[in-house]
Amino acid sequence: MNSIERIIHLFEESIKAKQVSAQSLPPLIEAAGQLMVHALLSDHKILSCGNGGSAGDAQHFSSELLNRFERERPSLPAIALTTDTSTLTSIANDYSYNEVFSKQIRALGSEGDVLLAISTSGNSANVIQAIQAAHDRGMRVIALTGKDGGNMASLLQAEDVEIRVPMTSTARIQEVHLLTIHTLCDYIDREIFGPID
Ligand SMILES: O=C(CO)[C@@H](O)[C@H](O)[C@H](O)[C@H](O)COP(=O)(O)O
Ligand SMILES: [Zn+2]
Repeated sequence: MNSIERIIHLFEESIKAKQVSAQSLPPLIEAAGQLMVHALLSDHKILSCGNGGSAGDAQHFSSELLNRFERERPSLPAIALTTDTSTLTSIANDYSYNEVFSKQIRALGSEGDVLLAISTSGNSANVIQAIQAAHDRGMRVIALTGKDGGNMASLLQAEDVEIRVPMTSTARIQEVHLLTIHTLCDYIDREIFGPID
């Protein structure tokens, strides 16, 4: 396979990942959107976290709520827990990297808030501890996962929602996570501010 063929192959794999996900994820995305809309309409906020590419996804989501998605509308409350390097490095240095999100949630999370927890493996220890802290604070959790859902899947409670991408490649799972985040933003805007099409 030459490099052009390889690039085309990756495009095709990404398209396939989205086609397979379209078979099972829409009702779960709708349920997650309903949780988020209920929280936002009740004056609550959405916290988000993840590592690596998923940290980028967590920030991507919060910026679309805080600033805008595809239309003019008021700002919506969201906090990415991945951005404050002083807080992240001091928690990791003084305690453990596994606590970088959970310690923030214990300070910033309130009952009725929602945690968007993103991990392609479902096994990142700091995301797992974030879910435990969110439950302790009376928050609901929306988990974006992949593979077999990892340890995160078994931690979720009945009112939580897991959106598990049925793929094994981390990159393909991340590509579907980003589409899922955009569909959630679209759902939130349409439910709160009305359809525009
Ligand atoms: O973006 C990528 C790979 O595509 C990496 O940065 C990836 O996010 C990192 O290896 C993460 O630490 C993986 O964590 P997780 O998805 O298993 O929770
Ligand atoms: Zn990546």
